[in-house]
Amino acid sequence: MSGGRTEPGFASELVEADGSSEATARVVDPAGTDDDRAAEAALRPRRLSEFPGQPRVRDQLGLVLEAARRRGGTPDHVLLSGPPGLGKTTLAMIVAAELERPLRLTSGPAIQHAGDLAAVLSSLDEGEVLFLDEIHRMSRSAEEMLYLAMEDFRVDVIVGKGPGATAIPLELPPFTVVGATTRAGLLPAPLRDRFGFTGHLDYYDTADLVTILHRSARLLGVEADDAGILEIAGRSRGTPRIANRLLRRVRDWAQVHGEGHVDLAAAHAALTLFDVDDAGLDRLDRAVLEALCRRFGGGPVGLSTLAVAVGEEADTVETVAEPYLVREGYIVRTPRGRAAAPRAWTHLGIEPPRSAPLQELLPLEEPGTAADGSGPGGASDANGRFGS
Ligand SMILES: Nc1ncnc2c1ncn2[C@@H]1O[C@H](COP(=O)(O)OP(=O)(O)OP(=O)(O)O)[C@@H](O)[C@H]1O
Repeated sequence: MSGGRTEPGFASELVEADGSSEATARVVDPAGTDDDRAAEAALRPRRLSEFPGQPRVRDQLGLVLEAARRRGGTPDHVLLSGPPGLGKTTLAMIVAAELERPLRLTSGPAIQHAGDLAAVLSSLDEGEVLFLDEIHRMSRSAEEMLYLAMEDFRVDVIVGKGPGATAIPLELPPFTVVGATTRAGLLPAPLRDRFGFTGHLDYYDTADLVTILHRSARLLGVEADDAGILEIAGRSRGTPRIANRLLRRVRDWAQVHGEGHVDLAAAHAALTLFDVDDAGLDRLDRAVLEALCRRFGGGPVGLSTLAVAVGEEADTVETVAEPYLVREGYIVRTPRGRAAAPRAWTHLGIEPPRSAPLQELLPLEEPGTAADGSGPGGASDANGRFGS
């Protein structure tokens, strides 16, 4: 998925789970590319008061930070979970800005040995905010060191090897960890328990995306009207990163073919050019639905058969297209394969066959376990509710 992270302080590349080129090329990929990172830096809200959406997390986090500020101490450690592109990194930066403390950024994949973490921890200054992105991807030995450091502000540095090895305790100044994860379920309970505040980020509604897009257009110096912005918001899959990326493509179109204004016509033309339909589905999403409904009569059909039908790897279909299609109730995963839900037929504008025996099928998994880490509520609408 994403390539190297260009933000200062990232010690290593973040590697996408699927690694497919199709995924990297998608304009609706929720994961960030290098291009996004460069453009996003300028669009990030800097303070909580500028952060639209996620009102619950924003208000709760605001309280935790304000209380710590008044006490003159460090706040509890903060865990932010949720799918990619919803603002976890942005909020981590905001935490440091609100506390007026420096921010240190690193990520789970960069911390493969306890020694890597010890090096980071022992160089922290008092009150510093340590952002650990993809915290679920840290090694077990580093996790264990982190528990102790978060709870007691201490690390045990092991000197020597074998039976003669000794642990020398090293006191650390108080600091705040902000952990981010797309897969909160993968975090071991002892690590999760060390976070005094946990915020789960949900997909944004259209009104919040409209606010975000108006702000981004202003920062990009692009004139944008309400209808154009609304059109982009509606196709952004609830994800600010995708919204900002689509805005940049519409801006490009408007600069080349129009007067430079982001309006309804420009949004429509640009997003058609980039194959994003009015529900935010792209070519791969639609190919999966077409194959499922037209070739396999709505399914159920096995993942690998479906993947062959759309000319993709099974892994790409499963990790790139499926999470959103399941979350939005287009398809259902069942023990016998993938099946089309009523929304798939409606979206394609075709009648489901009367014989589709889908009512008997049970969903394969509980809602919220999709590969994008989408939270509860997504797939549940699709579960078992088939057309009769
Ligand atoms: N609430 C928001 N308001 C305005 N812009 C936002 C908001 N949330 C996210 N963004 C924009 O989306 C981009 C992606 O956000 P961010 O990098 O914080 O997501 P993330 O959840 O950390 O993603 P990942 O899991 O891939 O690291 C940011 O650059 C920012 O411009």
